[in-house]
Amino acid sequence: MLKIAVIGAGSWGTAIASSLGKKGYEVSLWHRREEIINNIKEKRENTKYLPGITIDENIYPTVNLEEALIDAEVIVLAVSSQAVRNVCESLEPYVNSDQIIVNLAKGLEADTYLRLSQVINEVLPYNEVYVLSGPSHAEEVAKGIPTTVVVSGESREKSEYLQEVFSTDTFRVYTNPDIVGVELGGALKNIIALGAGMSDGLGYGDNSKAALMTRGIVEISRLGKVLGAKSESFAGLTGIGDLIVTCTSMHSRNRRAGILLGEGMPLQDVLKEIGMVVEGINATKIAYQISNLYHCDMPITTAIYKVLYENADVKEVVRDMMTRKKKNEIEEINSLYYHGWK
Ligand SMILES: NC(=O)C1=CN([C@@H]2O[C@H](COP(=O)(O)OP(=O)(O)OC[C@H]3O[C@@H](n4cnc5c(N)ncnc54)[C@H](O)[C@@H]3O)[C@@H](O)[C@H]2O)C=CC1
Ligand SMILES: O=C(CO)COP(=O)(O)O
Repeated sequence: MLKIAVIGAGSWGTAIASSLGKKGYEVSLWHRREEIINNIKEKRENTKYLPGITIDENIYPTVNLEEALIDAEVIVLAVSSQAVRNVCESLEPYVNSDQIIVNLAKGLEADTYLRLSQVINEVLPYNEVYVLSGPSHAEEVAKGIPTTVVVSGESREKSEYLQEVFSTDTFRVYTNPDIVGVELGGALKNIIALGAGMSDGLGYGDNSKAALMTRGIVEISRLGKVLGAKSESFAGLTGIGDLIVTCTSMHSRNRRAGILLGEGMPLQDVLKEIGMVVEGINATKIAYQISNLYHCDMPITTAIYKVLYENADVKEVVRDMMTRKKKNEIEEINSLYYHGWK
């Protein structure tokens, strides 16, 4: 039986381990904290990160990395984005080059601006690295609610192998060769979800949220084009698909954080209240810095950056966005699909 190691027993790691466990695979589930592992062992439930979901007996919780990784064909990384480098460094002594790494985290690395697959490649250069991303809240996947995602990486054959490995009758996996677009879609939608939450927290309406989502995907695609993504990916599951779910779902930590911020709660209190990773906070700063570096216009990201990092008043940044230089929508969208000389 195929063995899979899931590294990180937060909500997403636990949900994906549960989905893989239900297929009958032998799954090891690693977490750095003993109390979480002991809790899972005793209760067969991850009460902190994914309450209410039974963890099957073929899922083996452990704090021992070596034990988790031994004989695993696939290593699933399910930690927060800024921990990916550190965690890969901890894996390095125990990993062999035949093991395929699949990253689930959505983000970009601060300071280096690398995509997470690039970070993993730097630390574990002999392993093939793939990404699984898309509109997939852990709480729903764990309950078997129909969900669609994308796997992406260099080889078509391995992508199709992973498609088989992760697919279930409620978890449909597509492939997409554009890893740049897949990773950027997942990382950047969290910024817009924070904005959608702020909009809700301020009491704005559905018009505002539709505007944020539609104009959000345009600026995500604009940065994506600059960074070498295929524009078409942003029309797919890891682009507009993930943007829709994150901007509208009450499962989204980014949206919930945005709501609290929009209601006036200070950022530190918001993070404490959510108690899980809110990737959009770092992503906003990183995307803002990259957009400045490449002179890429990202008005929503810039507005959210000002609110989060410069204490700007949300209503004022919204007014500034609404009164910017007037534009032609179709010219802008066409420019995203024009692949001329670089
Ligand atoms: N929760 C969800 O529905 C989904 C989450 N994701 C992405 O998956 C990633 C993880 O998210 P969640 O599991 O929801 O977050 P979480 O907050 O529930 O769990 C994060 C996990 O990362 C671990 N971690 C953080 N720093 C670490 C370090 N230095 N060393 C070792 N472990 C460390 C934590 O202990 C925890 O197990 C994020 O990038 C998120 O955007 C992607 C799709 C769905
Ligand atoms: O990426 C996700 C769903 O696809 C999870 O979003 P949040 O991190 O906002 O909960």
